[in-house]
Amino acid sequence: MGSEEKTTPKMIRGEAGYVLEDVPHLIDYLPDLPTYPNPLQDNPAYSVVKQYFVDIDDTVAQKIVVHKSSPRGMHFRRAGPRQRVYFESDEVHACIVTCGGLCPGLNTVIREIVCGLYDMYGVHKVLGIEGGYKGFYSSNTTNLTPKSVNDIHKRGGTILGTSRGGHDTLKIVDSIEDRGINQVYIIGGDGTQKGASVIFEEIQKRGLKVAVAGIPKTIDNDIAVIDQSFGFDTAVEEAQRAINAAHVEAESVENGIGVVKLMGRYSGFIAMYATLASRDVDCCLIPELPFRLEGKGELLEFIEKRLKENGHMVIVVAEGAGQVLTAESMRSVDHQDASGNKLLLDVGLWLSQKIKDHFTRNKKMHINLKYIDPTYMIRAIPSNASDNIYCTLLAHSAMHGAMAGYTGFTVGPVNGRHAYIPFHRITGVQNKVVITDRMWARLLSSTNQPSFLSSRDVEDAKKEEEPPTQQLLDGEKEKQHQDNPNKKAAAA
Ligand SMILES: Nc1ncnc2c1ncn2[C@@H]1O[C@H](COP(=O)(O)OP(=O)(O)OP(=O)(O)O)[C@@H](O)[C@H]1O
Ligand SMILES: O=P(O)(O)OC[C@H]1O[C@](O)(CO)[C@@H](O)[C@@H]1O
Ligand SMILES: [Mg+2]
Repeated sequence: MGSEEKTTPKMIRGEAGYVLEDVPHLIDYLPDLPTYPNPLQDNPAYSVVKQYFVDIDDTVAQKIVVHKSSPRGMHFRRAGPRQRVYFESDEVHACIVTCGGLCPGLNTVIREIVCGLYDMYGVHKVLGIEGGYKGFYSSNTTNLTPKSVNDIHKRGGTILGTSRGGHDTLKIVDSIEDRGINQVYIIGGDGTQKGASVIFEEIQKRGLKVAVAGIPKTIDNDIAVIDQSFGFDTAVEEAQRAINAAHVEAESVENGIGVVKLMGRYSGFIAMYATLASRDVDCCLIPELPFRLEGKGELLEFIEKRLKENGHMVIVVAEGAGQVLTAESMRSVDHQDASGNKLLLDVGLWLSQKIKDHFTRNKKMHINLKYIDPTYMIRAIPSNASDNIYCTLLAHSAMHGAMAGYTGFTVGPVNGRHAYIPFHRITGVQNKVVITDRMWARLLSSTNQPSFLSSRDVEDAKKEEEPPTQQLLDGEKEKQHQDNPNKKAAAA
């Protein structure tokens, strides 16, 4: 691994409690770099746009629900094209890499970086690194041109390939240096962004004029600070097909139960949104929700009750739900993948078996259970229309930031406005569904399932929450925010 040194956060304070958490810039360690006029000013498509360039002082507020007396709070630098850039077009040698699991929209982001660099900035050298991080030092590379990427947004997956594990910082930065790469676009989840952060630290340590831009990706929608991750909308939409199938199967037979397992290793956003969108779901189980099988008011009793009332039911379960229960009954060993992520036990199969055992044992009613596991089908598809547009904006924001000399940043919408966010803000915490929040309450009222929470569970969950309207001011309090981030579901 590379340098352990961490760049100190760039905090800029203003009036009335205004704080800007800025991202690094190449001139922080290469102060004499020359600048050039942005070639976009001569681009026929953009030159007519009034105020196309972002004002140097534009920032985006992290919190937009405020009180009269609230301090202005934390802000991020607004993404977008700047009047002056730090690279000449023919000087740029960019590369793109995709890491971690698949997600709808990966190819769109690749396409839009390539086409954007070509069309807007006149950059003609863009290299695709194949097979994730380890591709920097052990795989082939491919030259990317607008022609070679023209149709790729219509395909699922990533044309570059991806992988878990294999992040060797020194070898990666050696490869960047040897190839003369000076803009690195890294698309991936929390693990990938941690990797991007150490690559940036090493590049800075070596004093290289190389901009590192992260584009956050995760199907689970568990990346902090940003409004939503790309591909999530597509995944929720695709999940409807599985839920519909489960519903049709369940309502066509006597005491039919449809169980659908959806992705969500540590957070249940896909399951929660797919459930809310469908309205056919009777029960949604997510990693954040402690539930038990046996006992008064617990899951098996609820299933029995719902079957008696309706004659059928649909259960959506996120893959990370009930892992404690599953591990107990399967006496599991703790396995990890190449990136160090916990490998989960199949909660869908386990739950289906437990339900069948319960009804066989009790001989109260004969049930008909169908288990549907569309896990990979919801992420191995092309992105839908709204994700395609979103991916375009992410790619453009990353490209404008790198051209403007910003580095060590990731991009994403914060309250609807795209911003440059320091890596540590999204790698330090993972977003989770807050089960004492209004969004989960909406789900409970839609499914009419029990909360499965004891008063102790409610107290514990509330303790983890930040007071809803409190605006945090100084560094200490901001740290507290990172430990207890205000969850995105609450925003609605
Ligand atoms: N702490 C870390 N430091 C450096 N590299 C890391 C770190 N964590 C993960 N990586 C690297 O990032 C890459 C992707 O990580 P991982 O497999 O965890 O997926 P991810 O980016 O979190 O995406 P997702 O979990 O959404 O599929 C891997 O190559 C892994 O080696
Ligand atoms: O089988 P793979 O490729 O490791 O990916 C599975 C994991 O990737 C994710 O989609 C994202 O982290 C998880 O929800 C899921 O557990
Ligand atoms: Mg991850």
